[in-house]
Amino acid sequence: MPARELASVKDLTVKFRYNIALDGITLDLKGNRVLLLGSNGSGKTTLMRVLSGILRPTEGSVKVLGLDPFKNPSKLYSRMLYVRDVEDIPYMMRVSSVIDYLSDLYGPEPVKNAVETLGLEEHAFKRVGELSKGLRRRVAMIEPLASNRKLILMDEPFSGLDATSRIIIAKALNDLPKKTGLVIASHIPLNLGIDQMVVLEGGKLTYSGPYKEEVAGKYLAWMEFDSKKPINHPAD
Ligand SMILES: Nc1ncnc2c1ncn2[C@@H]1O[C@H](COP(=O)(O)OP(=O)(O)OP(=O)(O)O)[C@@H](O)[C@H]1O
Repeated sequence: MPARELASVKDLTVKFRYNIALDGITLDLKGNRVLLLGSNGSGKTTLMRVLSGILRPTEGSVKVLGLDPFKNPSKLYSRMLYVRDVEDIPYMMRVSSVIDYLSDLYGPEPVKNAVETLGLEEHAFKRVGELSKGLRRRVAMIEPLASNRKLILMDEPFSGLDATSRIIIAKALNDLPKKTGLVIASHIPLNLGIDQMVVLEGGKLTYSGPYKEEVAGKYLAWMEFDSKKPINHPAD
């Protein structure tokens, strides 16, 4: 069976005043799990923002789940969720209120399951602002886990998290039903059964294909840091 298409962009360019964030990218995102890899400033978030219809490209066309995000935003938003790299939940809200609100939207059962998967039961009565960054990120993960959307775009789900929170979130993402398409932008090349790996560097597409250890390895070079060896940048 051919891999299903999650999104496609053609000749996509995004220019800001002083720089080009994406430079003429043509790309199909296919399969159930797509990893978008790249160094700081390579254009990952810009691509996510274009795919989610937040940022209009300077040039080029975009289709997400077969829809133009700038012409059909409401139809797309009922099928797709964009989880940004910062948590949007108001700090004064209690976790229990977030759970109530999401239960109202998606039903109590999937929300309860997500809360359990994320290990949040014991934190329900705390306010979001009292939580550590890792716990806040876990609260932000309730909606993507419970929402049963066709596509989830997730920007840097692991950044700034300790090993426990990373493992809990990686496991939760890994357990999402395969019918939920997942595009993860990350500096960390975690292989969650990745169907397609896309690498951006300097706003250009440098790789698109199956998960490749040798490409991923460049982004893990910091783990082999040796003060006596020269530092290699993944873009080199
Ligand atoms: N609103 C903006 N105004 C001006 N330049 C921007 C804006 N947003 C992004 N850029 C620039 O576009 C380029 C790509 O940024 P982007 O945030 O997409 O990269 P990224 O791969 O997500 O980086 P990081 O991993 O650091 O989050 C960078 O040079 C950045 O400075």
